[in-house]
Amino acid sequence: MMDTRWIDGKAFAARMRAEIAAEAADLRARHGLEPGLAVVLVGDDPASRIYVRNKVQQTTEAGMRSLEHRLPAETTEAELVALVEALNRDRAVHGILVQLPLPRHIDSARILATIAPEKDVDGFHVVNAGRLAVGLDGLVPCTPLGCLLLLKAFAPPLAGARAVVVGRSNIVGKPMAQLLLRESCTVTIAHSRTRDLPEECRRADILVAAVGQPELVRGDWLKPGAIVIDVGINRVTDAEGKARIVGDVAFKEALGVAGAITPVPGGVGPMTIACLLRNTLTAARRQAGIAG
Ligand SMILES: NC(=O)C1=CN([C@@H]2O[C@H](COP(=O)(O)OP(=O)(O)OC[C@H]3O[C@@H](n4cnc5c(N)ncnc54)[C@H](OP(=O)(O)O)[C@@H]3O)[C@@H](O)[C@H]2O)C=CC1
Ligand SMILES: Nc1nc(=O)c2c([nH]1)NC[C@@H]1CN(c3ccc(C(=O)N[C@@H](CCC(=O)O)C(=O)O)cc3)C=[N+]21
Repeated sequence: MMDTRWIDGKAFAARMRAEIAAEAADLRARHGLEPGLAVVLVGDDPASRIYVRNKVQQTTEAGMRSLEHRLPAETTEAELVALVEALNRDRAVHGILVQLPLPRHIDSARILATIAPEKDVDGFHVVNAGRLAVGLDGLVPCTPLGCLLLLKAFAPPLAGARAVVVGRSNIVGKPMAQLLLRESCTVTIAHSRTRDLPEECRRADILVAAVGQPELVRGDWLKPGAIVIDVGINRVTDAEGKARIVGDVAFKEALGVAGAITPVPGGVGPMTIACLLRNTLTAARRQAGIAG
């Protein structure tokens, strides 16, 4: 039986935030620059509210300015475009995050296209996606970046490893595959039309699950010793009727098979916010023309 390591994303993210706070303090002392992150929340989804609360608190703790815009669910697309354009012009705002999903009457592609690419700390703008694809410096999506940092710390060397990414969304799966390719992994992207998903997964030295299906990936889908990154955040109700969060991987089954695995919660989630702060600092430096 393999002794499976837990990849403690919560502790790793806390260390990252401490480094970011020190860099932010230095920027302020030497250049009088305070990075500003604007978060836009449309409507009143309770899960989104929790993320926004965490982001606001951790942004402030890192010594950056947090600006919140909470808009009613009835907000029109034109009003949201106007707000994003005002944030694009605001020199105190270095990063803009519009929480997804947006209400159905708003075209999220249009909103993402409105965000100035240099302020797009989510890395969702087509320009940033394109920059990642062709190997230019841009802003990289926070969740895949967080996964990559964990892999670099817990699974070196990445070059030559077989990586399987389950999920092909623009915000997680596709940019994750791009980052792994950049590290010279041999990358497979699986999705809902993949013919034999368990068999594809069994080939993976590195498995990233970003599906949104509670515990879809079973213990016997894993290659012994594989490094497993579980991106899924799924709310489920257990036998006693209590709500809890589980990932896309059956965690208990993976113990004893995987070489290392991220828990949910306490794995990828905290890394997403730490990378958002990192991207905000990077964006502020670039906008101010300060090398970092
Ligand atoms: N920890 C964090 O910081 C974050 C966590 N998340 C979580 O990660 C998960 C994925 O998010 P996101 O990428 O936005 O989700 P999407 O719903 O946008 O994409 C899900 C992907 O999984 C694929 N898929 C769905 N069902 C299956 C299946 N049965 N077998 C194989 N593939 C399947 C879909 O395939 P197809 O394209 O064919 O439909 C799609 O490509 C969610 O649980 C989300 O909550 C998301 C962002 C941040
Ligand atoms: N524009 C945009 N950018 C996003 O990055 C974005 C988004 N919209 N919409 C929603 C998803 C989801 N997401 C999470 C971020 C942090 C945790 C997180 O911190 N999770 C912790 C705490 C979980 C808990 O509080 O129980 C954990 O997993 O340990 C989770 C999920 C970002 N997303």
